[in-house]
Amino acid sequence: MTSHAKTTLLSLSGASVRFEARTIFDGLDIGVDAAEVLAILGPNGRGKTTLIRALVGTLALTKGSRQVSGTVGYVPQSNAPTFDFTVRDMVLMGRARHIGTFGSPGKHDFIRADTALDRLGIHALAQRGVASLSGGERQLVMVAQALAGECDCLILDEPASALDLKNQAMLFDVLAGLAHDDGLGVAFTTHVPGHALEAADRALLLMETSRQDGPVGKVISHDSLTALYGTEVRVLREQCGDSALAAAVAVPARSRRQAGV
Ligand SMILES: Nc1ncnc2c1ncn2[C@@H]1O[C@H](COP(=O)(O)OP(=O)(O)OP(=O)(O)O)[C@@H](O)[C@H]1O
Repeated sequence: MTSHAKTTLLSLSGASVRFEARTIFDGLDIGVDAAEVLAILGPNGRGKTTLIRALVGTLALTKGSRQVSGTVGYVPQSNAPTFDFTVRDMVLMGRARHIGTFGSPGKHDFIRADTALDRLGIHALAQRGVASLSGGERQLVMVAQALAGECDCLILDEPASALDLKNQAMLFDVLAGLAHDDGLGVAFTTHVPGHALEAADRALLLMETSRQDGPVGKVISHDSLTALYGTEVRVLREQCGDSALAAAVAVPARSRRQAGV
């Protein structure tokens, strides 16, 4: 692993977002640091997407401030295509900042787009129209587009929600590599605590009336996940070579009844 100085690339200070009378979060301090992966977890409707949108700047804060240093790539949750571009063109659009408004892509832009397609294992899709892709394929294209943009900080909203197990593992390998090898700051939301255990250094849990933010091994536990989701959650661990694999599962009500927990 290359060592990088600890630098905060993107942060919110004392941040609040309110929709009419409803406060989604209040007084939130959060930072995305270079060379680090941050996982954001919380139940449906808790405010993960709202927080992501506030971080990338597509949603104005009701109170507080946003600090950004460097370029930010964003992979939103919804990726319904508005026009049937080819996959390669879609990924090339990630280069817009480098190409400029009236420019056209050069050799280097095509190389970066192809590298991103390769890195996500979707080169075979390059000439396909995005409208014909499956949900998971489209999700990988949107990540490839963000990678092609060569940002300093990458923010992803549920990037693995449509991916099969192999592609989930591949994606989180790529995200960990971007942070630990290339020095990017990476933050993602997920409903799968295993994704945080697999790829993140730090986790932010959006509890009902508070937040927990800290090293992933400390923050993601039986007690915190059970409190977060309001149901019994078990964390299962297995050694695989030098790595510890971990997954979290909610215990179904019938199993709780049988086990008397
Ligand atoms: N523009 C808006 N106007 C009013 N309410 C909104 C708006 N955007 C989001 N909300 C509300 O804010 C709350 C948080 O929504 P958000 O999408 O951030 O949750 P989430 O944690 O990402 O949920 P999920 O896991 O279901 O995707 C929800 O109750 C949602 O209905």
